[in-house]
Amino acid sequence: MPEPQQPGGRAPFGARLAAAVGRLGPLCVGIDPHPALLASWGLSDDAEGLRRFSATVLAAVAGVAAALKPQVALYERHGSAGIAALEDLLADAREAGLLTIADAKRGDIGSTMAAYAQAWLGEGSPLAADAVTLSPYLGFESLRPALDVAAETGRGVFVLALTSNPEGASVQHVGGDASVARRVVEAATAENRRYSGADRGEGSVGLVVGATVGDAIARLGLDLAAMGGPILAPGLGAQGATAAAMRETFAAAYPRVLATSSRDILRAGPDEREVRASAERTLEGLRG
Ligand SMILES: O=c1ccn([C@@H]2O[C@H](COP(=O)(O)O)[C@@H](O)[C@H]2O)c(=O)[nH]1
Repeated sequence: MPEPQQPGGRAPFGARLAAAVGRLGPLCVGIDPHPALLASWGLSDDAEGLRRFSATVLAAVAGVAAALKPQVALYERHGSAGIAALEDLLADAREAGLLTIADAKRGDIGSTMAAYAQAWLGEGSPLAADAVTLSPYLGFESLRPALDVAAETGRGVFVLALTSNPEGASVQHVGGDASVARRVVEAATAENRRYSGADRGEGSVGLVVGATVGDAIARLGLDLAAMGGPILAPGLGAQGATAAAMRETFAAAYPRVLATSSRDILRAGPDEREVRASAERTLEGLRG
């Protein structure tokens, strides 16, 4: 059955991501223009450096990565010129047919959340990506405006559930059988069930679960395989997770995982062919 089309003529994000992963494999390349990386690429730590860095990564990984994940903070640190560089990257990626996930980790009371939703997911917004990362710290339901705008526009969200940093455990693991992480997973599962495609794992409400979380998924009783949407897994490479360990960590949910790696791939630059080769090696490992 053909997927319903949303405004902008696009199919739902979950279906588009599943198709890209089916075609290319489960790799998302993070674009994190850290000052040290810009310097090692011989680029200036300014908006022009960001533009050249972003354009090189986009050209290098097109046809290898299923998605790109620009880290919004590293564009924001350059003010309005940095945001303009991000807008241009998002437009260029769209043109090149690459899915984008804006790693903005937004979350606020509902009335303010509506503005974030318009900015990152709204039709015609210059900052609209295919999906955005969200923080549920103000309560999962506070994210409702973003969930609704994403459903209306065929875009998606990735909600932080178990983050890759060690400090995350002090909040996310708390609560025993009803841990914070488990509540987030259950809320995302319920949300995906409201829309089509969840039985195939093609829901548009994804979760962020770090590749570094080890046995926490099993220990906290998280049923990620039945979640109905994609799992964005940062932590591969620079934060120590390996592709082999990820298979063990995610077990039955591994087919839902979109692994994301930034510094480990980006440090191969500035040569576009080297960045591409590094992304290809990472993808090969994920395919096993
Ligand atoms: O739990 C999380 C959520 C997001 N991130 C982001 O992913 C990249 C990771 O970069 P690497 O260079 O591959 O370590 C970065 O933008 C983080 O902000 C995360 O690491 N963990």
